[in-house]
Amino acid sequence: MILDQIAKDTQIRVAKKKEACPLEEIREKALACENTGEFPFEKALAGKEMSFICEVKRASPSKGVIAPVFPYLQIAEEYEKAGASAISCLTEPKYFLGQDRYLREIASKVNIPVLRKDFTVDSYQVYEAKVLGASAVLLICSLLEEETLRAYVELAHSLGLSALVEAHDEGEIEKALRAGTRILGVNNRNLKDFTVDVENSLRLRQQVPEDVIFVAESGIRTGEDIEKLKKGGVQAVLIGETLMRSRNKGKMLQELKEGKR
Ligand SMILES: O=P(O)(O)OC[C@@H](O)[C@@H](O)c1c[nH]c2ccccc12
Repeated sequence: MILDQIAKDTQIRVAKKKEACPLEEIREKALACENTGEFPFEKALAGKEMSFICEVKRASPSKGVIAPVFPYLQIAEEYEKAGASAISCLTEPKYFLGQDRYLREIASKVNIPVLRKDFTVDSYQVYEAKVLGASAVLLICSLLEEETLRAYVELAHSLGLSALVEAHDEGEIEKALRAGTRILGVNNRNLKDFTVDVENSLRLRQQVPEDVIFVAESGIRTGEDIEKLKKGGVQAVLIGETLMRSRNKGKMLQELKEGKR
């Protein structure tokens, strides 16, 4: 299964990073970073009718190269200008062609919070996200034992980072809630076979209490999708491909917001 393979490769990537900068060192760096205790990512998503998390993504295992030309900083600024609540930046290098420096540069350029989109399998990556300037980390339920998930959620919170915990079915939602997540994402894409079904997040919405921010992820293409999700009580959407394939990303985001697409 692709997810297992990505997780294995990620472990190797992290092991290499530890050789260059050991865990103790990255931890110290992370603790030295500013921590206002304000959770800007969570704040940016809360209290709106619908929040938009816009993704900077060059490629994916299911779609191959999505953006052959990839002016990531410009894209991030365009998202910000068009009213994105937050940015999601892929840092996984092998399957998504992401880079840590994309995140570092974007986070220092824009004034909206940035989510580090990676396959977290080691606490090292949570510290690293902080050092790179992220405001949030992605934690994928199916990659982590419940105790580990809880520990990473707590670690993230202790550093002033939010955790977007990604679940795909009822069991994973229960696990995420038990782990103390404040932001729960339901991925409409099944990472086991890449099928996409927007109804997945609508179906699972009822299982999540009101005080947990609910994010619908993947496969969102039209204003109609967004209307449907809004009506279903979804507070935020995470959109990648639809924006990345669009020539005028700002305009596309505007139109999605206005339901014109
Ligand atoms: O490009 P899309 O279909 O709009 O999807 C964006 C985002 O949800 C997707 O990239 C994603 C959701 N969960 C992930 C986990 C890892 C990597 C990527 C993802």
